[in-house]
Amino acid sequence: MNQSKERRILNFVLQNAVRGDPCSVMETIDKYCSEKEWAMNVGDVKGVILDKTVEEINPKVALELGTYCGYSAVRIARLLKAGACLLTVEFNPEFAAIAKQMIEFAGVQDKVKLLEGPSEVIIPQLKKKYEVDTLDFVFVDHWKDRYAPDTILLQECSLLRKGSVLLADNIIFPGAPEFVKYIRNNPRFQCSTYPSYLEYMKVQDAMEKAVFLG
Ligand SMILES: Nc1ncnc2c1ncn2CCOCCNC(=O)c1cc(-c2ccc(F)cc2)cc(O)c1O
Ligand SMILES: [Mg+2]
Repeated sequence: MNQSKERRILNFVLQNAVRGDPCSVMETIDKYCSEKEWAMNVGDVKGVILDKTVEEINPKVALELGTYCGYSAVRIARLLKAGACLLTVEFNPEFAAIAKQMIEFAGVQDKVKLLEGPSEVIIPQLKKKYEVDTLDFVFVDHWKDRYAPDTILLQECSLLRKGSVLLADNIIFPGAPEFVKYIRNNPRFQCSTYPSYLEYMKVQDAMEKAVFLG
């Protein structure tokens, strides 16, 4: 049975990137996905918005919804200070297996915990099973129709505190209209939009930053 695209991306990294160097892994994925096969990594253009947000917050505990091949997990983890951690949630076992190898090759495995399962199952487990108190930062990049319900679920599970920051990918393309409607009309969130471009394409996209006001 022929290889998946995600397996081809991982192999290209294993053969061309520098082991233990997160920037080399990111650059190599971006090179493959812009020159050979498009894939739904946040990418190098929106990745700068992600970097700036993570550097501004300097989170101790970060959550990512939608790991895919691990590109944004590597991108976030490389910026985390000693003792900080990223919990990343992936639903698809094949993607999770690829991401695990990608994260290890990049050398950031000590800062990343990869949790396999649907977000609606994992989120309610974060406090008791994964010993999370509250989340400083959440990167939302999974099924677009899960953005709003999972933002509600994070609040119901008391995982957000005054100042917790959500950053949501793809609010223009593919779009997350119910999330945008929910979050921008919610007085408990201070929202700002970062216009950008869909990864590896000349297509408009944007990221939404939402600060929980408590
Ligand atoms: N733990 C969990 N719980 C629930 N669901 C989960 C989960 N973990 C994963 N999933 C499943 C969804 O994972 C991937 C979601 N991401 C996207 O779909 C995505 C799509 C495009 C895109 C596609 C086609 C185009 F033409 C143009 C753009 C671009 C992006 O930047 C995207 O992020
Ligand atoms: Mg995305």
